[in-house]
Amino acid sequence: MRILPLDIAGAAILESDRHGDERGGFARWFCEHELSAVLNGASIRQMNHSTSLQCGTVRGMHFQYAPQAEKKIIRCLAGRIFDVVLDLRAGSETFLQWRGVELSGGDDRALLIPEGCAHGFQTLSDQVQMLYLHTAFYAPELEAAVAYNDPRVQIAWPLPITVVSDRDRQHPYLPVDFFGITL
Ligand SMILES: Cc1cn([C@H]2C[C@H](O)[C@@H](COP(=O)(O)OP(=O)(O)O[C@H]3O[C@H](C)C(=O)[C@H](O)[C@H]3O)O2)c(=O)[nH]c1=O
Repeated sequence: MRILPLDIAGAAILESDRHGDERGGFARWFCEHELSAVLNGASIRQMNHSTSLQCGTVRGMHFQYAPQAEKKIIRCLAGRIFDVVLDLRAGSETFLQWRGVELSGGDDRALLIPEGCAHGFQTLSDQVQMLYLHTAFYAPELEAAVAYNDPRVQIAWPLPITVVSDRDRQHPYLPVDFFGITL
């Protein structure tokens, strides 16, 4: 696996080689040893799957507070998405900056989201399927989110937004005195 760091500390694109033969193909999508440099001892605790039916759907921007702050490895299984990592870490050089990466089913690429960063995506096609690996257990009491349209962040979603959950519509904007989260 190749680790291609983004300029948000701890965020990276993870690329796998696919071995092809007359039957089809094979690729390793996760290896605790090969990813040890970015996992820093964290283990995968949960794996989730989502489906999004309509192009233009936005999910996010979600994160969990410590002590259940989590790394996520985000992979698109079907369709295409614009995947976004948003730095919420107090004192970070890229505080409140976001980066977007296009992922698609079969591209053998994933986005690594570090602790202290929020994650979200917009679907660029219908019928998107996503796979999420989490290094912490789901903790609703420590779950939080930044509004996908927060004016302090100004994420440039590529397409007109079509579908957002009621919950994601109701996240408050960041207060002016929000200086970041600590891990
Ligand atoms: C994460 C999680 C959620 N849930 C429940 C909570 C809701 O009732 C329902 C859907 O959850 P949510 O609306 O948070 O799902 P998404 O908006 O697709 O969030 C997902 O996509 C965004 C972009 C992310 O980054 C999240 O980590 C990921 O969970 O499943 C569970 O029961 N267990 C879980 O581990």
